[in-house]
Amino acid sequence: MRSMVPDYLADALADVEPDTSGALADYIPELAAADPGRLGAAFATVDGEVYGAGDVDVELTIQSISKPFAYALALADRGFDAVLAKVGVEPSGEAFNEISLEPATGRPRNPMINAGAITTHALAGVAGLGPAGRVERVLDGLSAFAGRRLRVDEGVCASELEHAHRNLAIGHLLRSHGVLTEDPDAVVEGYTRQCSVLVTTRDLALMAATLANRGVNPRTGERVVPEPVVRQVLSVMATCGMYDAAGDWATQVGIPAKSGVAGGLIGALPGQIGIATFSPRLDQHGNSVRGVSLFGRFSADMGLHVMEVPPPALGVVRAHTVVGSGAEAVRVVQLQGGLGFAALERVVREVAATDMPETTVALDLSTVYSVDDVARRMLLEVVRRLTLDGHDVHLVDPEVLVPAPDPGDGGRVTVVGSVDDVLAARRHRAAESGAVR
Ligand SMILES: NC(=O)CC[C@H](N)C(=O)O
Repeated sequence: MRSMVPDYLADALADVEPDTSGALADYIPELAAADPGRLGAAFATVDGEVYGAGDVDVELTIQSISKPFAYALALADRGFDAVLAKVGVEPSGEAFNEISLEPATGRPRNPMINAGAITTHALAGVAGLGPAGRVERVLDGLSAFAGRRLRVDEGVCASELEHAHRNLAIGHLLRSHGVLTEDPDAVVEGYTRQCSVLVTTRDLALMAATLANRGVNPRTGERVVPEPVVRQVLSVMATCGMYDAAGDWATQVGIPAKSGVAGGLIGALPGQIGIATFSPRLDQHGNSVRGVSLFGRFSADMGLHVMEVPPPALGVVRAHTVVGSGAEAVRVVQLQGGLGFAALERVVREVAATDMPETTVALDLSTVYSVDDVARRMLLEVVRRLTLDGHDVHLVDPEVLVPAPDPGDGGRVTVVGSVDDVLAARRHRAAESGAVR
């Protein structure tokens, strides 16, 4: 069988292709010379599969799509406190190049607008790194997100620098407020180099997939930034990534996203997929017209809205049975799916409401695929309370989802590989004690 995913992508591109509305960014002369007809889309899964259709291997400059990644690097390099002291996380509801600073502190409102991104660039790398070292750090970091060595388009960079009056003004304003503490011209130049990094739509999808995959590049396996950093970055993308269109985007598309003026657009759906599109004509917000349409379609067709999640908790108790009879009877509670707080709450409620005359209880995880930290703690507390109630508790955990379980104070648990092991042990004990036969 041939996968339908590339066909789906090609169909989606064909649908939006006739839309030639919008205009190329013209404040950077090199971008005004781009081919406006380019169109591409790629999906990268969190296990590293990349699907693409259209111009997915054509290079474009990353522009503002570099902002969330540079923010991630700054957070990883300097820590949350140092970065938050200089750049806020409030949506500005304003255009990307708006001079949007908090009146009291002069702090840029968020890292997705230029004021915040210029400041963020200055926070990449260890403190005291010079302008060149910082650009190196950012280039290395962006490359790690993409999983291949990236380079700067010197032509686009020079073109933007010649017309960077507004960003330079923002830089000097930041310097006057003491948000920047060094030569603002050098910082703006570094930021402009960061924006001029060349990527393909395929690269962008993988960079987004690295965010979707909790900071680990799904192709290279490299952990690029720690998990808490990714959570912070995705939250800021969700609230501020689309500038003054962020609210419409959050409700209608619902995928943490970031756009760039060269026509790129990325979205990262946590745990699922990285998406990228490329089409250079922009709407009045500076977002790619056909990219926005494609994302709307992807979200609707595939249920990719972050607020749309599968109902994990309802089916968590797959079966609740008593196997065997008399002294050999074993109560088996078989769980399934991915276990988090809501799932465990259902398990706790069901176990608490059940009368259990059987001494032996087996909690069967053989059809569970993940147990998060709170679920693990709640599960162990179930074990402890059952022990205190006089039960002999077994954890059926063939995949070792709960390594070295320690139910704590008064709790005891026997880990086995299958329910059959529990039954065999029970029979053995029943025979030994002479209770049966
Ligand atoms: N929205 C964007 O992509 C803007 C990036 C561009 N380099 C700028 O700073 O103006």
